Amino acid sequence: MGSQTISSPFPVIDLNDENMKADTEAWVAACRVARTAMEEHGCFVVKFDKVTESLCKSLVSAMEELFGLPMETKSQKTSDKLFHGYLGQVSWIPLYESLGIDDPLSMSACQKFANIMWPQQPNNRFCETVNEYAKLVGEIDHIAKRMVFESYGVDMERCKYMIESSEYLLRCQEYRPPKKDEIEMGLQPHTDLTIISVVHQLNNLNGLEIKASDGVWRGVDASPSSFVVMAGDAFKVWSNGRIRPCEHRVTMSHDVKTVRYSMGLFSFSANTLEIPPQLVDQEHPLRYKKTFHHHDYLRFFEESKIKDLDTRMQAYCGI
Ligand SMILES: O=C(O)CCC(=O)C(=O)O
Ligand SMILES: [Fe+2]
Repeated sequence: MGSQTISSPFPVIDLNDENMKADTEAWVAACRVARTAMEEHGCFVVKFDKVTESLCKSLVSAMEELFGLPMETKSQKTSDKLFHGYLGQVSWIPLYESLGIDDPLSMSACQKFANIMWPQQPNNRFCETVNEYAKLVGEIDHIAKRMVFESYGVDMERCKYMIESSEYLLRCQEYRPPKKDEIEMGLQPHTDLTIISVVHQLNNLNGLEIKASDGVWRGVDASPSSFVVMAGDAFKVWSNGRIRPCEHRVTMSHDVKTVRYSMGLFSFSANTLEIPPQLVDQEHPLRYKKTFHHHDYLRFFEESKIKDLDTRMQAYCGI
């Protein structure tokens, strides 16, 4: 990736702040920051110390063990849902490899995944580490949704319903450093197909870049306690077009000599998405039909191959 990136922080919300409790001034202010950041950039950063450095270390070891498995084993993780299985050895993104763990907030689902990777004997340590991590990152997902709902004045019953009917996927990603004659692109520019994605640059290596509202690509600094909350395509539909899905990419600089790991907790809606009535008014007439089925949208994405986001949304469910 030749283009220059300028490092500049996106809004940061400190979830460790003692005052960050529902209905406090700090909470209301943070909800506003979360919503406006989603509308402007499609993302914000949260600080969240509950994921400790020691848990990160255990997870890095778990990822080394996972990606160190033979390709034949990793490719056993298949899925009929787009991007939920093994992805690797792709000619146009040679540095990238990923594996998706379905329903990682449930221990038995983590075990199901581990049994595919280690069929000979249960890998309890892997399951415990991944499950503990996913449950904590799930808290970030829930808080982020609550903040956005609250700032729009959408009732919490709807938020509860969205959270309860969300399906989660933990995507584990490994990027190897580029060879001298290889391009630095780790992952091409894209928006996620999710409601929201919570992305963590796990082993402290930068690489994630986000196109800010001014059109400039900006890096996001990695730290064990920093998570990037990104809006996906479905959040744009839910918000009746107000939220801007986050356009991002990964660049692996030639200066980097080690493998980079990142984790993404992706949420999808198991039910048809409903645009809340509070988000439809004269200024914002209804933009999408009540026909957004998430898995159907993934299939549509795969089959239609429409790259441009607005064209895709319009073709899928636009009015
Ligand atoms: O590796 C990263 O930081 C981001 C990964 C990503 O964008 C994705 O999995 O959709
Ligand atoms: Fe992404």
